[in-house]
Amino acid sequence: MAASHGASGAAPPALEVSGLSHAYGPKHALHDVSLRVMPGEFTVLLGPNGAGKSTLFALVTRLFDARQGSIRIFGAELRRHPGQALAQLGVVFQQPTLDPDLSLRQNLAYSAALHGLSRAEGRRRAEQELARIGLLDRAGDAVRKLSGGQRRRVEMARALLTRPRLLLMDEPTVGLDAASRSFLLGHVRRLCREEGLAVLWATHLIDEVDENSRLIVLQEGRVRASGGLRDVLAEGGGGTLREAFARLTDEAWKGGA
Ligand SMILES: Nc1ncnc2c1ncn2[C@@H]1O[C@H](COP(=O)(O)OP(=O)(O)OP(=O)(O)O)[C@@H](O)[C@H]1O
Repeated sequence: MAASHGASGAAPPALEVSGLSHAYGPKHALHDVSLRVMPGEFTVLLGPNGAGKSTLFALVTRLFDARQGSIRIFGAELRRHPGQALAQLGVVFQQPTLDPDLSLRQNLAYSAALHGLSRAEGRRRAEQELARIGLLDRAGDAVRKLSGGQRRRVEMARALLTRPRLLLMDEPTVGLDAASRSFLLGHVRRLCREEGLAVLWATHLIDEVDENSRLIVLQEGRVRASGGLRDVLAEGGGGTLREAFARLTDEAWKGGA
């Protein structure tokens, strides 16, 4: 059996990472990281620059092979069943990857074809996703004519073409204005709530956490706290999230804890 449903028979986590470590030569980027994202959950992976967020994403997308630890996507172990695991995954990378000279429709059609969708199905899904992000009327425009926020929305539409059940978003709001950030966050949270999408949203921005978010605080490649907002506040010694986060990511405080 490729997918494990656990002894209880309950649905498996969308993402389950256990004991994951990774080093770039002598530089340890992740140390024994374990975390879970359940279906329908919006989970914020909160960490400062260099915490290891992009490294974690590179391992989950199999850009790098995980030598220590395991990664399961809806129960499918990534190393043993990569096709089954990755078929459920969508990704929005930190660096923009749309072709600015192609139209929105062409960018999406290209991606749909690469994923083996028929031309008609690719077109149907592209229109559906563009409508959901309010950009169907711009489908024929070259991407270079769009604002940064609109381009991010198109990347998200492209990631959803294959109907993933788990979406990874790596610092998707960097460089966006407040209105664009809020649109993107609202859209993603709605997909979690209404369609059961599981999202792991990497950021260093505390104000992207709301009271319903699940949180994983990563610092220097280690999980410092995880759970609901209350759990993380408690683990961080109380006060505001900003105060708790500052303590959780402060070596001296953690060392004395
Ligand atoms: N190719 C690499 N070679 C050597 N060290 C690397 C490499 N990529 C990342 N690192 C180091 O690994 C650690 C984790 O980096 P990573 O990019 O995963 O963090 P991040 O949380 O995504 O940071 P950022 O928000 O700056 O992208 C950092 O100390 C970084 O300098």
